[in-house]
Amino acid sequence: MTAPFPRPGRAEAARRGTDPTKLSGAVQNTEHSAAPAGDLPAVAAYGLTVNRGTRPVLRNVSFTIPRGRIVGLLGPSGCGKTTLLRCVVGVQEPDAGHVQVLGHSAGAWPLRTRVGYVTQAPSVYADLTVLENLRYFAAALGMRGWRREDAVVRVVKEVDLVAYADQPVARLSGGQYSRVSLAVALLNRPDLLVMDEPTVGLDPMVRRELWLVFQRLAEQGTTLLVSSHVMDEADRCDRLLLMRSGRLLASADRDSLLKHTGCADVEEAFLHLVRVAAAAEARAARRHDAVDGLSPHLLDQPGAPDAERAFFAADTLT
Ligand SMILES: Nc1ncnc2c1ncn2[C@@H]1O[C@H](COP(=O)(O)OP(=O)(O)OP(=O)(O)O)[C@@H](O)[C@H]1O
Repeated sequence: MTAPFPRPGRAEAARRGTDPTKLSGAVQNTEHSAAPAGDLPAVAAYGLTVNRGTRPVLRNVSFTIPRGRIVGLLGPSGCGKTTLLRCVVGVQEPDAGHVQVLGHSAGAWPLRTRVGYVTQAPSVYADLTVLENLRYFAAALGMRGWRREDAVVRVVKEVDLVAYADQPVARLSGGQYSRVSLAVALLNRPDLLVMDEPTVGLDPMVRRELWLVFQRLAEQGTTLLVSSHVMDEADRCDRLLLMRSGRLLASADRDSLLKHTGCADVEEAFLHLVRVAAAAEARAARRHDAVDGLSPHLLDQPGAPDAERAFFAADTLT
């Protein structure tokens, strides 16, 4: 489930190297600038657009993530969460827009040791023990000797897997398996940890334990960007990015979101924002006499239960 931060080739690194001319906004690349790194957000995305063939998967997405916070990226399956995370770690080149991570362009060489990425698909070796996996990935990251052993011991403790250190990963539970992935991503003590649905398929008890680990990491200063399609995980985040159909519906802390929408919980707020967005889309579509994939008459009354049900038939939240 985990991949150490990918190493771009030299040409790729040079190509991705920060280019101050790429950004005209307030956040500039610090490789050549005097701005202190601490003043910059952990992540700043501007107008991100990604197309798959002719289909837009991310549509003009912009947001910032402050340092040392837990940020939840929430939205239904297929809305573009993984694509967005891949842009942040620099393995997905956007068709338009730009992502700045810890003062560098996403994927820039200096971020190799500063960003941890826990992918959705498992990528630790099931036939190796926890320690063997960690030693392998630490060596792949260039760690040798006592430095490698120190890092391995530290991360095993950080994810509470000391009792299972010599167990083959295949014999671990789902939650323990996820922790091995997380441990790999922590080997470099990343400043930014990007996790793609790390709690998917886990029971509530195990999810709770994992979130305690995330909170501990945030308290130590790590910025966490965590995707989920489980809305109740929003309560554990400092800040939320709500997505639907490749668009960012909101970027706010939970309390502001609830206050702004007048809703009692994040799921309700999400549905409210979708209705508002749908109504705006329908109005725009009526103006252009064409609606992309929606029936405008259903959206005349955005609050009406039938219209809502019809709108959510395509991708509902779990
Ligand atoms: N390699 C690809 N080729 C074509 N389409 C793709 C590819 N990868 C993703 N997509 C499409 O892009 C859209 C967004 O996918 P993405 O994986 O980013 O969504 P997601 O919100 O992470 O979904 P999930 O929660 O199910 O993982 C989906 O409609 C998906 O089918």
